[in-house]
Amino acid sequence: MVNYSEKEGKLYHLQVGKGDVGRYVIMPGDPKRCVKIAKYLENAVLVADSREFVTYTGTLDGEMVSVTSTGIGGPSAAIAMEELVMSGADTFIRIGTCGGMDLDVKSGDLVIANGAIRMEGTSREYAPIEFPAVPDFDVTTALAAAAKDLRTHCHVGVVQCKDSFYGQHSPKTKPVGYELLNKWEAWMKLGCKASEMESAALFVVASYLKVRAGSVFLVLANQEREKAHLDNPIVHDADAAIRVAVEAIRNLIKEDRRLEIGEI
Ligand SMILES: O=P(O)(O)O[C@H]1O[C@H](CO)[C@@H](O)[C@H]1O
Ligand SMILES: O=c1cc[nH]c(=O)[nH]1
Repeated sequence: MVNYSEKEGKLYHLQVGKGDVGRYVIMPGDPKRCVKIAKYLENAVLVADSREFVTYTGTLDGEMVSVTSTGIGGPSAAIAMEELVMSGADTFIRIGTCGGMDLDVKSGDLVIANGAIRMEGTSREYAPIEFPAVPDFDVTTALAAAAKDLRTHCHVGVVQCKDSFYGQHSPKTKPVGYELLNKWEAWMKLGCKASEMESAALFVVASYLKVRAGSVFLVLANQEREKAHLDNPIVHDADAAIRVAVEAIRNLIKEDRRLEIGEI
């Protein structure tokens, strides 16, 4: 494989290599969220800052843990996961923002994905559309347990992934609005919790690479609640979602150690 990187031992897009990242990686979309997450790690240092991919590595309970931003959308998220796996990572938690869909999903709530609708392009270049985008069971269980322990208001369910943010928010203005609206109506009838952009690609790439991935999101607002004239403030504070992801990684570290010594 051609590696376009100009630096020895570093992968082209992320500019990380073996030894730079931990087995466990938290992945926000927004690079500016990295430093907020890194504050929860011990001795976190900036390892690389390349394009939309910012990487910090520190420790949690003595285990190397990294934070890498993926940017917006499936293509860059898939690149991040592929290069992190090449660098030694095998467990991923995406921590993102989303728009609520089900009317019960309110601003400031958390959503944990137990499946993702593949209405995006990246995952189709990895697996036929019949293959489901599902997160790792242990990662999802660890996220749900952490959300409960931290007493957050959290929903577990299917999320919708797409490539066009404005296709979600102003479908009627798009030439293919008829299709976007019909599908959205179907996702609503099927009880879809929220809309975001990266999990379908990450889950399918994780299945292909045989690594573990899960997702937790902060609900910024809910356009369906807005339409129904229900209370719908906009919330930007992702701290609860970050704490859930960090606690879930801690639980996974504990379980993985028990597994290694044959205790479970
Ligand atoms: O807040 P992040 O993690 O970027 O996630 C969501 O926000 C972006 C769109 O505004 C998309 O990346 C979407 O998935
Ligand atoms: O409504 C939203 C909010 C965040 N991210 C999305 O993709 N949609």
